[in-house]
Amino acid sequence: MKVRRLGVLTGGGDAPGLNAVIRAVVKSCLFSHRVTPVGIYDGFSGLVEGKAKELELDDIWGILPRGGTILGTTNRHNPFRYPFRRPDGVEEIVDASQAVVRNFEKLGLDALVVIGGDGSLAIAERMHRELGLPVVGVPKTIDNDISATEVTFGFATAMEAAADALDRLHTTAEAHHRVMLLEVMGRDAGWIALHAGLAGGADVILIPEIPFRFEPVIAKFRARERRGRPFSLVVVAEGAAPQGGSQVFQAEDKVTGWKRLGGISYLVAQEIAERSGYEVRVTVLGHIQRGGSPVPVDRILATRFGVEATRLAVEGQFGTMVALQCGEIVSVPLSEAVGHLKRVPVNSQLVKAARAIGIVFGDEDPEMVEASEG
Ligand SMILES: Nc1ncnc2c1ncn2[C@@H]1O[C@H](COP(=O)(O)OP(=O)(O)O)[C@@H](O)[C@H]1O
Ligand SMILES: O=P(O)(O)OC[C@H]1O[C@](O)(COP(=O)(O)O)[C@@H](O)[C@@H]1O
Ligand SMILES: [Mg+2]
Repeated sequence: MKVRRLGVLTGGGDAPGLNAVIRAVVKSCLFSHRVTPVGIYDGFSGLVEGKAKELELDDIWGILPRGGTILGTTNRHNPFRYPFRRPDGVEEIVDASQAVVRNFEKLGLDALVVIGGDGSLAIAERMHRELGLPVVGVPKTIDNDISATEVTFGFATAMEAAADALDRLHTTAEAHHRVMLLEVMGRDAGWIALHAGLAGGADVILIPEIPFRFEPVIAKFRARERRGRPFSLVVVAEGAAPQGGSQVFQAEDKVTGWKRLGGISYLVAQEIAERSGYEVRVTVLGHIQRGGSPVPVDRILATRFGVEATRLAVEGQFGTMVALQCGEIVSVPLSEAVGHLKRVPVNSQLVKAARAIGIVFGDEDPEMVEASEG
């Protein structure tokens, strides 16, 4: 069947580069395939509620450097578990997947490009498998936690924001002889923390993949102080947790059960201050990591993903996702990409390189750390 109308939606948390994908989908539809692109608003909720618009070149002029997404997004709405407000005002969870099928037909869509993270792509995979919808996925997330692709767009921009924050914290930490904590995003993966920590010269990096203890962390501060550096920089991934302890959540959506991580660095700060007497300050970087203009590598990756996803859709290769492997854009089965999260391998070269230059992850022998700075 020839694809004449191609839907595109953005789901999950936004990531810098989403607009670059949308632009690439629209441009390649119009310039290369003579297909009509249709934008679906606010992620899957646009499909459930039928909120959509045909996209033209006028809609996408100038969006390449813009953060956010012109289509809107949500990280709450799963059509298979959809929050529905009854006339009496009570919210309940319903299966709205048949509404998706009806609107798909109503909008005359022949295929759909879903730009999303692990959550949205899992929904897309289910829509393909259970509802038979012709779907192609594009991986997005600042967290870089999607399997089957070496990197996602948005990650480089987030890393740059976090590294810049560390540079700024460095000077004030040094001036005041303080321990500065920077909490970064990433959910259950420590990619942003590890990369930003390396780029920004952190002394300690706490990631979810390596449960930490306070003793080696404080030993690092003391060792630095002895060498005339009475200040230290700590990057804390929002999903990090102490050995035997648990992750910290900021909020839980009562209806959908969705939980938002955040706040672990305040507990870490309190514990460090009490145990060591150091003056500690906390910065939670938050959505600054997700906002703003994508850096050039994210714009390029996003453009390549958009072009390739459109080609796959036009060729009828559904149930697939575009991915970056060895510098090339390839297609992989969606099911392969959504099976498990891509987390930092604890014995990776990157972790070893960090350890080799004295960065502490919190699982070291404190005596070795104390002795390490000479
Ligand atoms: N494994 C999963 N299977 C199905 N739905 C999921 C899964 N994980 C998350 N979701 C749902 O997908 C939506 C978006 O997920 P989220 O993780 O916030 O965004 P992203 O697409 O960026 O990963 C939310 O409605 C969430 O409830
Ligand atoms: O925007 P919210 O709802 O505060 O969500 C915050 C979460 O979204 C992210 O920024 C991005 O995650 P996703 O790419 O999976 O949507 C996480 O790093 C963070 O935990
Ligand atoms: Mg996700």
